[in-house]
Amino acid sequence: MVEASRAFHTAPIGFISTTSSSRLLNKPTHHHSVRLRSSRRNAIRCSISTSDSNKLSVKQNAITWGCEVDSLENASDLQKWLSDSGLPPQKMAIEKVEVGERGLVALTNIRKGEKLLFVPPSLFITSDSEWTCPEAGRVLRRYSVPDWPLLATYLISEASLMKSSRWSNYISALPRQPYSLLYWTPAELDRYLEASQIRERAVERITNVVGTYNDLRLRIFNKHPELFPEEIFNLETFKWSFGILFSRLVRLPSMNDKVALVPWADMLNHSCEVQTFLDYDKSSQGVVFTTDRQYQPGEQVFISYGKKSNGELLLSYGFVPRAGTNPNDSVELSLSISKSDKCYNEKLAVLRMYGLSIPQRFPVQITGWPVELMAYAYLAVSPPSMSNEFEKMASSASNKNTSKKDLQYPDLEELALQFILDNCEASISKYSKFLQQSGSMDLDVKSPKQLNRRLFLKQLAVDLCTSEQRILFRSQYILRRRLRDIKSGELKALTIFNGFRNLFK
Ligand SMILES: C[S@@+](CC[C@H](N)C(=O)[O-])C[C@H]1O[C@@H](n2cnc3c(N)ncnc32)[C@H](O)[C@@H]1O
Repeated sequence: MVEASRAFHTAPIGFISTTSSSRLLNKPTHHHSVRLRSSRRNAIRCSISTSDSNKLSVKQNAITWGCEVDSLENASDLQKWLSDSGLPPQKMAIEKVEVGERGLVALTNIRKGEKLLFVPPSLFITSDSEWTCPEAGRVLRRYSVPDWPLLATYLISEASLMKSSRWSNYISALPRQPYSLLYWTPAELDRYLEASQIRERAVERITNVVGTYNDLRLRIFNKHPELFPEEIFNLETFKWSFGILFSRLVRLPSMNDKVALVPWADMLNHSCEVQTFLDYDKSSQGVVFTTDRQYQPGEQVFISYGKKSNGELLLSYGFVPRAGTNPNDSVELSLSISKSDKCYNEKLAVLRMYGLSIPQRFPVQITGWPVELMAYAYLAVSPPSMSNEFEKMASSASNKNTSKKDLQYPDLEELALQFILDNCEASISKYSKFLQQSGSMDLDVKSPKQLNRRLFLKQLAVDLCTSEQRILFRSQYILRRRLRDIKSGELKALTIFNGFRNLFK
C-alpha cells in the first residue's frame, strides 16, 4: 500500500510575489481524508487538506505547488534529485540569468557542434508515465483521453500528491504561475491587446482550455469524485497545468512526434538567434541538442523553441523578444469581405468549401505577405463577372492548395493591393492609438502589487505592438511603392496611347 498525501489550500494568486513567506500565511485550516480505492488489493490513502474558503468558490483557489521563478528556490534540490535519478554530469547548471530569470549556464568551455544535455527517457513525463494514483490513470485511459488533457490531469494529480510523487522535486521547481496569456483576464486582453490579433488567439486558447476542463469534469471527474475531487481538479489548477504544458512541453520528432515534459532540458531559455532544437537522439538514447555556437563558462546557453512570431511567443511563453531581433516574426492581418458585396454569399460559400471564413487572418512578415493573402484579396475585390474564378481564388487562399501557384489577375491587381493597403493602414492606426495611450494608462492604481502587474503586462503589450506595427509599416511602404509603380505604368501607357492617337488624328 502506498501512503500518499494530496495537499491543496487556498491563497490569492499573487502575480509578482517576491518571497515565499506569503505562502506561509495561507495555512490549511482543516484536513480531511479520502480513501481512494485503486483496486481491492491496492488501496491508496490520499489525505486532502483544504481550507474553508475552498468551498466558497473554485475561482478563489490558487496553486500552492511550484515556486517563484525570480529566485533559485528549489533549484539545487532539483539538480540533486536529477543526478540521483540518472541524469549524467552536465556541463551546465541552473542559475539566475538576465534573459528568462532562471536558465542553464555553461560551467566549462562548450564547443560549437557538441551534443549537450542528455536526459534519459526514465526522466521524461509522457502520456505513458506511471501514475502515483494508478486508478486515476486507468480511468483516464479507459476514456481514451488525448495526450494534452491526460498530461494536464497527470501533472495536477502528481503535484497534489506532493512528496509521495516521484516528480515532487521537479514540480516544486516549476513556476507557480507560468507566464502565458492564459493568465490574463478578459479585461486585460481587451485593454492591452486590442490592436493585436493575438488577443483573439488568446481568447480561443482560453476557451479551449475551459472547454477541455469542462468536458473532463462532465465526462469523467463528476463520475469519479473520489479520484478527482473538485478541490484539486478545478479550472484554476487546469490553467496552471496547461500553462506549464504550453511553456515547457516538447515534441520529439525522432520519437514519432511524442510530446514530453523533459526535466532539466526545460530549464533552457529561447533565443531567436539560435537554430538548435531539442530532440531524442536514437544512438545515445536521450534528449540532446547540438550547439550551433561556442559558449564560455558563465554564459547562458540557449535553444530555439521553434520558428515562432513574437505574438506566438507571448501567447505560449509569456515573453516578447525585442523588436527586429526575431527573423521569424510576423503579424496577423485580418481581411474581410464586405456584407454589401453583391457576391457576398457566393464568396462566403467558396471560402467555406476550403475551410476559410470571413474575416480571415493571414501572417505578414517583414519580407512580405503569403500568396494566400493575395488570393483572398483578389476574391474580396472581384466583380460578379469573375464569379467563375471564385473557387480557384478561395482554393489558393487556403493552405490546402498544394500547388501554391501565384494567381495572376493583372486587371485586378491594383484593386487587390489597395484593399490590402487599406486593411494594413486600418491596423496600423489601431496600434498607434494603443501606443499613444499606453504612456498614461494605468497609473491610477493604488495597490503596488496591482500596479506591478499592470505595468508588467502593459510593457509586454507595448513590446508586442511595436514589433507588429513595425512589420505593417514595412508592408505599407512596399504596397504604396507597388501601387505607385502600377499607376505610373498605367500613366506611361496612357501617354503613349494618347501620343499614337494624336499622330493618327
Ligand atoms: C521552458 S521554460 C525555460 C526555463 C524558465 N526560465 C524557468 O525558470 O523555469 C520557458 C519559460 O522561460 C522564460 N523564457 C524563455 N526564454 C525567454 C526569453 N528569451 N526571454 C524571456 N523569458 C524567457 C519564459 O517565462 C518561458 O515561459
